[in-house]
Amino acid sequence: LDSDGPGTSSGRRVKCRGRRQSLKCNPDAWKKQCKELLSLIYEREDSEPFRQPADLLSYPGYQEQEGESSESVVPERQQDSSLSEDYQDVIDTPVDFSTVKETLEAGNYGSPLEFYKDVRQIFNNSKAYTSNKKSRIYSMMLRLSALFESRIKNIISEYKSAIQSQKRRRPRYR
Ligand SMILES: Cc1ccc(C(=O)N2CCN(C(=O)NCc3cccnc3)CC2)o1
Repeated sequence: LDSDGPGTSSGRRVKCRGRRQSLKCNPDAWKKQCKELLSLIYEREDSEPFRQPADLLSYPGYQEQEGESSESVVPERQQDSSLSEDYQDVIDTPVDFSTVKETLEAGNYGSPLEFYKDVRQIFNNSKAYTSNKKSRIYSMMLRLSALFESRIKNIISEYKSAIQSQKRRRPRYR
């Protein structure tokens, strides 16, 4: 595995005798776990801005101006509502949870590390785009990122120990 995701296995030996179906030994268990994590993310209101690509829609009410302005709020980076020119200038690799969901359901992630990389991109884009660390959408991202990190680290460490035990169990015949 090239990139070392969070929670690298503590090197403890995992007993992988007998059936591979048990969670600890099954190197494919991560797919279901990531689908469950994605459902949890979709349940959170904090994920709403990140469920579809940032486009021309000006997202209502995510911008907290200094004082609550009476007229409709516009993104702090844009005077007009056209977000996407600015957004596409600033963000090289736009990604949102609908893309991640599609990729996962199509079976196009080879490991939870690839899934991790795409989801991290969503959060890093938000960090790169925000010009105000107090903006509502940025604080939504921070909460969502904390939830994601707390759940993904076990998925990745279980995956890594399942892979390790798989390697140990099959001696290579040279
Ligand atoms: C001010 C600021 C700081 C950080 C961000 C940010 O991360 N995004 C820009 C705005 N985003 C979208 O337009 N999402 C699509 C959308 C469209 C209509 C309704 N909901 C969502 C999400 C990504 O925005």
